[in-house]
Amino acid sequence: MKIALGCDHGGYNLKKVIMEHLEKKGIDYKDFGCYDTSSCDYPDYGLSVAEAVASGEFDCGIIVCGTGIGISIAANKVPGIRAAHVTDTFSARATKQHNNANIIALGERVTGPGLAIDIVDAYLSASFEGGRHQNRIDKISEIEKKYCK
Ligand SMILES: O=C[C@H](O)[C@H](O)[C@H](O)COP(=O)(O)O
Repeated sequence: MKIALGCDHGGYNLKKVIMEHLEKKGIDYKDFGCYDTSSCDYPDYGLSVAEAVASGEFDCGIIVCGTGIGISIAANKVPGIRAAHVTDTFSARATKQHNNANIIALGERVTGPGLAIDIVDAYLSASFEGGRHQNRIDKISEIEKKYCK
């Protein structure tokens, strides 16, 4: 499994915690920045990770900003991306099982490091269930085709 990671300054410290956790678990990742806590713009990093995941080079992405909201909104503008902003383990698991989310977004100013790690583990260990959920994802793709030309 190969994961694309990104953040803005508001998510930099939580991204570091997540990277250390992935390293301990032996999970391969690439960090698309940012690389310190200097003020920067979350759409730049949401875009980099979303493009990396949409290209197929990465299995999924984890993005972090202050709330997790702005960077997920940006990532979701890239066709093929289903970025889920999550703040609890139930949603993290369910968004893989039901939505086949290919990115999760966390907020460093919202979610503490312990819960964030549990969220990452819940997401990474879940599997897409297909079936009725695939029909719904197909409908999301149809919306994308209608508006993303
Ligand atoms: O949704 C946006 C994110 O939470 C940003 O991390 C946040 O807006 C950055 O705010 P500031 O520039 O005040 O640190």
